[in-house]
Amino acid sequence: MRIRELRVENLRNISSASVSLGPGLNLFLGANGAGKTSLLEAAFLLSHARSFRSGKRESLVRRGAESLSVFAVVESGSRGERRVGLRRDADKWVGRVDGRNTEGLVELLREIAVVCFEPGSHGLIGGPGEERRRFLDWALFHVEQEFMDVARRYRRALKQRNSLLRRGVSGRDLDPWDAALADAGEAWQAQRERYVAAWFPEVETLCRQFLPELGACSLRLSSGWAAGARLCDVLLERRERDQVRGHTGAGPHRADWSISFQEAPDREHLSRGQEKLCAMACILAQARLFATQTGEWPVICLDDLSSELDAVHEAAVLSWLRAQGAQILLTGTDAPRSALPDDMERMTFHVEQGQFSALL
Ligand SMILES: Nc1ncnc2c1ncn2[C@@H]1O[C@H](COP(=O)(O)OP(=O)(O)OP(=O)(O)O)[C@@H](O)[C@H]1O
Repeated sequence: MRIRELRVENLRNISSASVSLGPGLNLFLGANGAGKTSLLEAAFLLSHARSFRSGKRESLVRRGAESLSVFAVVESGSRGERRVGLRRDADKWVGRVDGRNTEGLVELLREIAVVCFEPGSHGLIGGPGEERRRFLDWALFHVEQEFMDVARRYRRALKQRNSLLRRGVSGRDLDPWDAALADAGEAWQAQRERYVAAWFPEVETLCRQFLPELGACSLRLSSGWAAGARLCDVLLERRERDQVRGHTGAGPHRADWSISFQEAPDREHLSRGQEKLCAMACILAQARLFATQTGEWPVICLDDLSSELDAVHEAAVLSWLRAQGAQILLTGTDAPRSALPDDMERMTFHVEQGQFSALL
């Protein structure tokens, strides 16, 4: 999959920009604050309906503007050419596919896949569990047909159960919601288990390349409730505790995963740079598995790679990427320190004050 054209209006310091992208490496170079990350944010927004940067969504809209919009022409081997867009007006996101508004954003999000490594990506390893759950679920959304149905059923049952708990309802009145929650919750966990069983071997391969000094790595996926127990039994057993707290304390909304290494058994044993490389391995492994499972590489965004990794690791990442067929959007204040392989098709753009000009 590749983005042929990306148009952005009123996103951060970009008032209006249109960029024709190449199929291989697209290099965006410019000073601090020029608007490089904002362009990656625009691409990511089409695929996730949120930014990878934390903060209020309103801060994405250029100061003084009413709304923002992002539009892309996306080419994919299986679906041909699609014109996709996302617009934020007041409090509402509106998606567009091939010239018409979509009902909700699901239809849009299915059309484009973008993964991103950026300065906050180490949070995938060392940050809160929510980021790690979202990471898995983004992939499930694309590869598991039942994912949306299962997740919707689960969230509806969770909302109902929590509201009953807060109103002091107990006993048999909770039964139907416990049953619905357990049913969807077990299904969700089974999807996550299937996914990590395919994804983790890819992570291992990349960790061997990027972090050989740490030895073998292993993955722990926790479901969000006691290992080996049935979720329905756990919900029943926790009712009183949940009532006191006013919310449900077990289930896939509490799931998490972690990666540990022979030479770094705890997360705290990793340096910040090693955390970043581990996050890079997780993200690139996800991209590669996506390509295997769907037949299309997602677009890969790498923000400020040279400041995130040392020259040796930067070269290792770029050389791995060269061997794949993905479109890459790479930003930096300067060109990568490692010489880019001659056979890597590339385009370079100069970025200044939210304007993008292709360098010939
Ligand atoms: N809502 C907004 N309205 C207008 N300008 C904004 C808004 N939010 C952020 N900016 C500005 O947008 C500019 C672009 O930021 P961006 O993070 O894209 O820069 P960058 O080129 O990636 O820089 P760096 O190399 O420092 O990471 C910054 O100058 C920032 O102050």
